Amino acid sequence: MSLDLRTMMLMISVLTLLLSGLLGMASFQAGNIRGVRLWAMASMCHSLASYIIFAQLPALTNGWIMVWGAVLVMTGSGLQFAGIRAFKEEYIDWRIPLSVVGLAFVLSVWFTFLHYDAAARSIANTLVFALINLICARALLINIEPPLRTAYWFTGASFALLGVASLIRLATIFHAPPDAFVGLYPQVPFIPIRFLFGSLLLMCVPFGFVLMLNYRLILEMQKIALRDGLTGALNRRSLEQEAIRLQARCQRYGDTLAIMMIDVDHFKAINDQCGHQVGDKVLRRLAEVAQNSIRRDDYFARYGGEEFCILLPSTTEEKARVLADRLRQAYASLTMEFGGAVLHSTISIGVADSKRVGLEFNELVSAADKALYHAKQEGRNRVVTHSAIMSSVPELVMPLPE
Ligand SMILES: Nc1nc2c(ncn2[C@@H]2O[C@H](COP(=O)(O)OP(=O)(O)OP(=O)(O)O)[C@@H](O)[C@H]2O)c(=O)[nH]1
Repeated sequence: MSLDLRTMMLMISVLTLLLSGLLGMASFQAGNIRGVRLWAMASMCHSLASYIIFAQLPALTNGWIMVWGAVLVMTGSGLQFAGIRAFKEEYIDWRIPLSVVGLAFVLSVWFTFLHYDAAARSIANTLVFALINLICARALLINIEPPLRTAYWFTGASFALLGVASLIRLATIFHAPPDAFVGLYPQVPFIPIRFLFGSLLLMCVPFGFVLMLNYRLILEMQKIALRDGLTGALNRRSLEQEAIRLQARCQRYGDTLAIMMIDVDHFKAINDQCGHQVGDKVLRRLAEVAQNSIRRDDYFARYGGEEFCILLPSTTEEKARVLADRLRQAYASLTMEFGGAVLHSTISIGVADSKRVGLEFNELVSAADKALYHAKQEGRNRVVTHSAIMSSVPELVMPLPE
């Protein structure tokens, strides 16, 4: 197999240009996902750099081409770094891309025009390139979002390998004989397979970005399907699915499942007096307080209207009552300000567990709902357990028809 360097350079240039277009178009549909446009610009820079090198390979006589080629490569890699930080919604430290580009420019000008040394220039630029790729790998491989793990690992590993490959190239240039550097370009022997491997790694990075974007979009769609748009809590459908799973788990391990039904007191009055938008904000605040009061393995859902539900695995009614009362107090102590007006609101909570009513989800909801009804009847802003109402109120026995 014969691999021609110029053909490969041209293919890289065309492919990165296509990827730049792909990412650019994807950025219009990316909604609030950040960083995609930066990656599109990065691919554009790498494409231009590859084209410049391709066009100049037969006889590189203009030193400035060398300088701008290096600057474009580093600008592309710097933009990739900024894109990663933006995608992860982290602070973009622009000093890193700017330093990398500045270093490439100064070193290339210095070793090309002021103190000519092709070997030193190649070593310096390769070192900077290795560095920025390793920085990108680090930015991807720390604080990984678990659902995007595979895409992050793929892209991060591509960056890391690109960094290592650059260090290997650096060692090759470093150990090359002095007469290997004639003219503007190092005449170190061209090893096609190594170049092909490096080019593939270079391509893997934008492919990794496309994968990351794809995973994130799927995640957003799942979120829309499974969660309530107003409060971010699980919607009723996903709560019912989780309940089936929990029921099986609790049955297998003989665990107790507790449930809380939460309802905002006099919510209609809030809506009527302050408007529906304020009502929506009140629901969001309640959701925030509830999310912050539960464990990671509890399930918080909007059951409907202004009614919420929390499923608590491995929890008895008594423990759930203590938690519910803490939540009730935390919510009641909130001072909500909307357009200069101060609003205090309260919630009532009904609690039940599977020890008394069984693991069937509908039975649990119905028991907690009965307790919630009693909490409302007793004056609101309180927690009532299902066992308390069963011990104090005799069951209504409807006479069967003759
Ligand atoms: N703003 C807003 N209001 C909602 C939403 N969903 C349901 N509601 C309103 O919630 C109110 C519920 O009122 P009711 O069921 O009478 O209950 P309440 O006024 O809270 O009275 P108690 O529960 O007995 O304390 C209704 O006015 C619904 O229109 C929503 O997503 N946003």
